[in-house]
Amino acid sequence: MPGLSILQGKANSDNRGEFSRLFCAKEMLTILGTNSFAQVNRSLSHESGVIRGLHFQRPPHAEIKLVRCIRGRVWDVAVDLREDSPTFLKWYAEELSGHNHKVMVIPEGFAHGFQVLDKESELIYFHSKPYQPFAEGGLRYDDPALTINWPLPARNVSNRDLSFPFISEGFTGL
Ligand SMILES: Cc1cn([C@H]2C[C@H](O)[C@@H](COP(=O)(O)OP(=O)(O)O[C@H]3O[C@@H](C)C(=O)[C@@H](O)[C@H]3O)O2)c(=O)[nH]c1=O
Repeated sequence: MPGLSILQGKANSDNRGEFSRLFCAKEMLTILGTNSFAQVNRSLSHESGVIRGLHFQRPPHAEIKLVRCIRGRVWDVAVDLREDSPTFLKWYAEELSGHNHKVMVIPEGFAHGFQVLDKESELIYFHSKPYQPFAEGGLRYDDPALTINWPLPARNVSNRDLSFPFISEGFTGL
């Protein structure tokens, strides 16, 4: 999908453990054309099957998100909500884990969510814009217009995530 990418991080390991780079301003400028990030957030989920999402911020607060799993495993999903995109309403998923060091780079105009595959999974997100509760929006994880093939039965979806509307006919994206 245009603008969506997976970066392959790497860990230097020896008999003490591992060292890995989470962010490099110079690399980000080359890859994304920006290295300006407003927030770094952490998320911990206790149970496998938990789904969080699908979340986005409306313009002008739309944000780029870099998502990395630092412990456990998640199935990370990005949904293209850019009306003029050839992949409008299509989704892409990738397994991110504390071992594979992959980073999902999600451009503006996408919704994001994930399902936890291993208990006690932890994510780190880099956000290009600050959190703006009034600009938040979401889609249902089980929206029939998206038919996302979540790997596990859904567990412990938040009330907020269950309150998002299903996509209606004439939905024009973000
Ligand atoms: C997203 C966010 C939430 N909060 C607050 C709001 C709320 O009281 C509490 C928990 O937020 P939530 O229930 O929205 O947490 P969660 O459902 O984990 O939300 C996250 O889901 C994934 C899929 C994403 O893509 C993230 O950007 C984020 O939206 O934290 C912040 O203070 N800053 C933030 O950046």
